Amino acid sequence: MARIELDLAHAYRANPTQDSDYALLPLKMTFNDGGAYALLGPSGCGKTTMLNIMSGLLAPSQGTVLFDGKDVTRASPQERNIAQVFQFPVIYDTMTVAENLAFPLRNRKVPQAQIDKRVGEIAEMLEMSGQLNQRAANLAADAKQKISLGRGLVRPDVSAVLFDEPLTVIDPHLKWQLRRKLKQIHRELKLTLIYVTHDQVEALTFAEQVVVMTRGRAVQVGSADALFERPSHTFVGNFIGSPGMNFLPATATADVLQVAGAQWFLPRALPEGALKLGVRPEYVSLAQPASAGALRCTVSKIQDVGTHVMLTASVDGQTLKARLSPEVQLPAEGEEVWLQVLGEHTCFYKNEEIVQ
Ligand SMILES: Nc1ncnc2c1ncn2[C@@H]1O[C@H](COP(=O)(O)OP(=O)(O)OP(=O)(O)O)[C@@H](O)[C@H]1O
Repeated sequence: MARIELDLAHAYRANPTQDSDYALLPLKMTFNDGGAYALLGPSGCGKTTMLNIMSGLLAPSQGTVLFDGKDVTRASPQERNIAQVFQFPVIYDTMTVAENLAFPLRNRKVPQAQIDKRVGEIAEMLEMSGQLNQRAANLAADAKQKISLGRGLVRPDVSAVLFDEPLTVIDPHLKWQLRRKLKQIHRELKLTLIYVTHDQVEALTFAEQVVVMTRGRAVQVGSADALFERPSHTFVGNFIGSPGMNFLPATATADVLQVAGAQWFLPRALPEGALKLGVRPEYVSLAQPASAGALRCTVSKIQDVGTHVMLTASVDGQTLKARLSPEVQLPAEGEEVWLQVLGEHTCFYKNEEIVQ
């Protein structure tokens, strides 16, 4: 396994001059040995480009890739000793499940007894022990993809295992199981795993550290908790969560904070000028009229979502969402309510970046 350090940028076109010419803007990033990482972001943000640069399928147009301090920028995937799992199954239909799982080990001339042991362990982790002697050709698409996952995980000596949206072909209910399984496998095998996805649930369940990307930029690297509690960029606040964070325009002076027409004493040290107040719907609550840090809003929608109620309100032309317990006395649509937006979980942003 290896510690992977990136200090690079990548443009597919020659002579890039502006930010939009880059698939990856200049970045520095370290993936620690044995960690479970996800690269998360919308389509086109540069996830696959970053993964391919790590695997050696693509050389960055500038900068370096280090594995355990050694420069591997121009080394092939084989030389880097990387295992990869792609969106669609890559297996041999004519072989049995066991032969498919054994293939990467056999290729490296691992002794038969060790192959049998490791294949047995991996099959058990993936709950495929009963299918080891079946021909892969006869299996359903998700079983085939499980074999691909197994082949990616079977070699204990790889620098890292890279997954590119590996659960795309998997049924939703099995997807949920496999996500958990991968997390458990990571704990047991202690391999460095890097997982590309545009699905936040997938990233947040699987990874210890999630790299959130947008437009060729890694905007935050953090745990699920950090991304939820303190998004360092408004993009992360928006992208993580369902629905994402509420943002309201705010202005700070030396001692007053103005938010959506209301004025309060400055709650903490903030830079003067235009800001955005960010608060997650989970931390917006019903408040007493005219409470400090609360806004008078008009309820536009109440949705019962089973475990909670999602209240949508408008204030000063802005939309605000609050996730409320169904136990509270709910207002009706069209009614005026006071919603608390200021509290210990409220964040402030200047030029889209969090204010410390
Ligand atoms: N071979 C290529 N040649 C030119 N441009 C490319 C190439 N591959 C990707 N791009 C561009 O680079 C940017 C990043 O693409 P990339 O595939 O890395 O994003 P992604 O986040 O993995 O998206 P997706 O989830 O859709 O695969 C996009 O603007 C894309 O159009």
